[in-house]
Amino acid sequence: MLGRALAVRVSVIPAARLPTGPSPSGPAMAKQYDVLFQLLMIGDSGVGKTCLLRGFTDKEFHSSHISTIGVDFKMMTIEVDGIKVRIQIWDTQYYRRAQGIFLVCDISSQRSYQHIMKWVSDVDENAPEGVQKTLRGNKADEEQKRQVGSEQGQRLAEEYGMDFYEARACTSLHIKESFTRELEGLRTATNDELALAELEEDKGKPEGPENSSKTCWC
Ligand SMILES: Nc1nc2c(ncn2[C@@H]2O[C@H](COP(=O)(O)OP(=O)(O)OP(=O)(O)O)[C@@H](O)[C@H]2O)c(=O)[nH]1
Repeated sequence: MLGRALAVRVSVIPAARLPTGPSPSGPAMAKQYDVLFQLLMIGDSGVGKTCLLRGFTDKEFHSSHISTIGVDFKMMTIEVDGIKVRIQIWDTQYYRRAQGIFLVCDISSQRSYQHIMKWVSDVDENAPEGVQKTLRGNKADEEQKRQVGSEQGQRLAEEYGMDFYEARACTSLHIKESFTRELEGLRTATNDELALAELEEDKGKPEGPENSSKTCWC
């Protein structure tokens, strides 16, 4: 089964302007953002997208499978390189606004690797032209079950103009390093788009999460 896409909106907020309590709702929230990232994490069901995000944000590996199909929105604020980063996970409706896309496969599943090509064509069809893509081979700890060689991943990534990393969601340090590097790359590569996104954010989106009561991270 093909999986879903996690759209990750990352807003970098200066510490001094961060709200101290739970996120306020309403239009005032928009003014607290300096820059805005909208990232998308896509790949087959079960490749570990949720765990990758949680490992990054919670520093904790969740070993139970929690299918997030149907969950509209999740949010977490973390610190990356001294910067407070707000991560909002959206569903596919924000595909077209993505500034960076993580395509995730499971190195113990040849099938999930083959589906990357399908995901790439979805990206080409729906995402903004020239969006930065990264291929991530997850579950790198499952060496004994490996079905996708590192060179294979590298080759595919090169073919589609992507960077390639192997990762394992169960090692939060590794994930944090990897995400930090990628976020930094995206921040540099999309500077102009970030400014644009900030403007868009300022215009306000009534259906956005700041106006939603669903602000849990579960
Ligand atoms: N060994 C190992 N297992 C992992 C890793 N990452 C995730 N898993 C396991 O893989 C299963 C699926 O992980 P999820 O993060 O829920 O996968 P997902 O891609 O978000 O799946 P959907 O919500 O169905 O799209 C869970 O049982 C996780 O514990 C990893 O790096 N190594």
